[in-house]
Amino acid sequence: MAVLGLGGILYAWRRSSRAARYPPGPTPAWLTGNLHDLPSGGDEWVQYRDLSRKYGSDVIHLNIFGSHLVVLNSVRVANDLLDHRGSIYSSRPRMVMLKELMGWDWSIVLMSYGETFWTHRRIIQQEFQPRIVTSTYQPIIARECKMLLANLLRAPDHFVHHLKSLAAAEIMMISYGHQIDPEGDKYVKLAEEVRESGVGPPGSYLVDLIPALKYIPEWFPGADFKRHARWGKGLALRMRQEPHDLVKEKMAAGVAIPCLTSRLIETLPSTSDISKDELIMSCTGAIYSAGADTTTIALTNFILAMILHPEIQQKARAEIDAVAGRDRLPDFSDRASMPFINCIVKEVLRWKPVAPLGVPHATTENDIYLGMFIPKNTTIVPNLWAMLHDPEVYYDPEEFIPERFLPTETREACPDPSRVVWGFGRRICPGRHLADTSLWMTMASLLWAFDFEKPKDARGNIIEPNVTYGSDIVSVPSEFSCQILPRSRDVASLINSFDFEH
Ligand code: HEM
Repeated sequence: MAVLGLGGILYAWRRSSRAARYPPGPTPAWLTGNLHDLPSGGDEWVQYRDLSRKYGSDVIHLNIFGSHLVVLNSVRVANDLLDHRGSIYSSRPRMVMLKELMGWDWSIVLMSYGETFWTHRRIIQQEFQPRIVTSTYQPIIARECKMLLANLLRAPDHFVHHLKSLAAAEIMMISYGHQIDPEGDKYVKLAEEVRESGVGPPGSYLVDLIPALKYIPEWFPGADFKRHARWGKGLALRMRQEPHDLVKEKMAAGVAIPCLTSRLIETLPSTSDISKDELIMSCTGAIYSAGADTTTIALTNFILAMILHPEIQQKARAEIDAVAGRDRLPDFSDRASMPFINCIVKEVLRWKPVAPLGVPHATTENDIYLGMFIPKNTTIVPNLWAMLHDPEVYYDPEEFIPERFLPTETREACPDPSRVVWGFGRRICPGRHLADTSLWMTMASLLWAFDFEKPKDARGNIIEPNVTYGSDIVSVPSEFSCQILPRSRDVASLINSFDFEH
C-alpha cells in the first residue's frame, strides 16, 4: 500500500509538472531567472513581440527572481484571459515602491482587486458613462478647445504646453469646478510633481525586484528611495486634499461651480470602512493622474501624424468644411457626419498607442490556459502595441492610414482598435468615453482652424521630425517642432472674438 501510495504521489507530481508547464519563454538562470532577458533600452513592446515570434506563442513567460511575468501578444489571448476569466485576472501587481512605500494604492489604477476597488470603480464608471459625458462634460470640452485654439494662435511654438493645459483644464473643471490659471496653476503643478515623483531615484526599481529591501532604514547608505517615498507620499496626499478642500470651502460660501466633487459630496452615502472624503479625494486624484497625460500624448501624436501627412489634413478639412462650413467650429452633433475624422481618432490611437504595454494586470488564483500553467500573483502584461501592429489584422501597421477603417469594394474595414487601446475586462479604462469625445472634438477643431507643417531651417530646408518614445507606462514622445498657421484671416478673427468670461 505504502509503495502504491508513493507511486501515486510520484505519478501525480510528474503528471502535473508535465501538464502544467509555464508558457514558453527563455530559459531562466539560477537565482536571477530571466532578468537578463527582460526587454530594456526602448521599444520594449517590439522586443516582447519578437520574443513571442521567437517562441512561437502569443503567451510568453519570464521569471524574475522567482516572480512570474506573462506577456499577452494577441487580442485572442487577451480576450480569453482578461475578459473571459476576469474574476481571477483583474488585480494589479505588488509594486513595492509605488504602493507599499509611497502609499499610492489610494489610486484605483494601481489598486488590488477586491471590495475597495469596486467601491471606487462603481463611482468612476457611473460618473464617466456616455450619458454624463454628453450632458455634463461636452460643454467643458468645447470651451477648452476654444481656449486651445486661442493659445495656439498666440504662441504656436508651445503647442505641447497648450495641449497639456487643455487636458489639465478639462479634468480640473470636471473634478473640482476649478478654472486653471494658464500662467501656472498651483493644483496642476502639484499634480505634475506627484507624477514626476513616481519615477524614484536608483534603488526604487531594485526594491520591486527584491522586496526585502523595503525594510532597510532611511539613514542606510543607498536608501535614498525610502526618503523619496516618504516625500512622494506627502505630496500625493496634498494633491488629493487641497483641491478637495477648495471645493468644500466654496460650497460653504455658496459659490462652488457644480462638479464631480460637489456632486459626490451631496449624493454619496457615507460608507463604513472608508471615509467619504477620502473616497471622493481618491477618485478625483486618480482621474487626474490617469487622464491628463494620456490625452496630451494622443493629441501630440495626432499633430505628428498631421505634419507627416499633408494629404490626410487636406482630406479631413474637406470633410469638416463640407459639414461645418467656415463660419463656425465643428460641433458634437457633426460627429456622425464626419466619418473620416473618426477614422483619424482611431488611427492615432492605433498607430502610436499611448500605453503600448497597457497597465499590468495580476492573477489572484492559479490557472491553466491551453495547457500552460499561470500561477497566482503572476503579473500579466497585455502587449497592446503588438495587437495593434499585427500585420495580419492591420495592413502596413507602421503606416498612418486612417482609411483602413473604411470598407472598400475589395477590402473589409480593419477592426476598431477600441477593443484594445482602452485595455481589457474589469479594468478597462472607465474614462474612455470622455477621452474619445475630447479627442474627437479637439482634432476636428484643430483641423478646422490650422495648417500643420514641418518647420524649415534658416535656408528654407524642411526639418524632418525625429521622434522617439519613452518606456514608462504611458509612452511620451520626444519633442519635435511644428509650424502651426491659421487657415485664413477669418479663422484668426473668429478665434480672437471668443469670449471666455461667460
Ligand atoms: C487617450 C486617452 C486614454 C487612454 C489611451 C487610456 C487608456 C487606458 C488603459 C490602457 C488603461 C488600463 C486598462 C487595463 O488595466 O486593462 C486605463 C485605465 C484607466 N483609465 Fe484611461 N485612458 C485614457 C484616458 C483616460 C481619461 C481621460 C480618464 C479619466 C476619466 C481615464 C481614467 C482611467 C482610470 C481611472 C483607469 C484605471 C481603471 C482600473 O484600474 O480599474 N483614462 N486607461
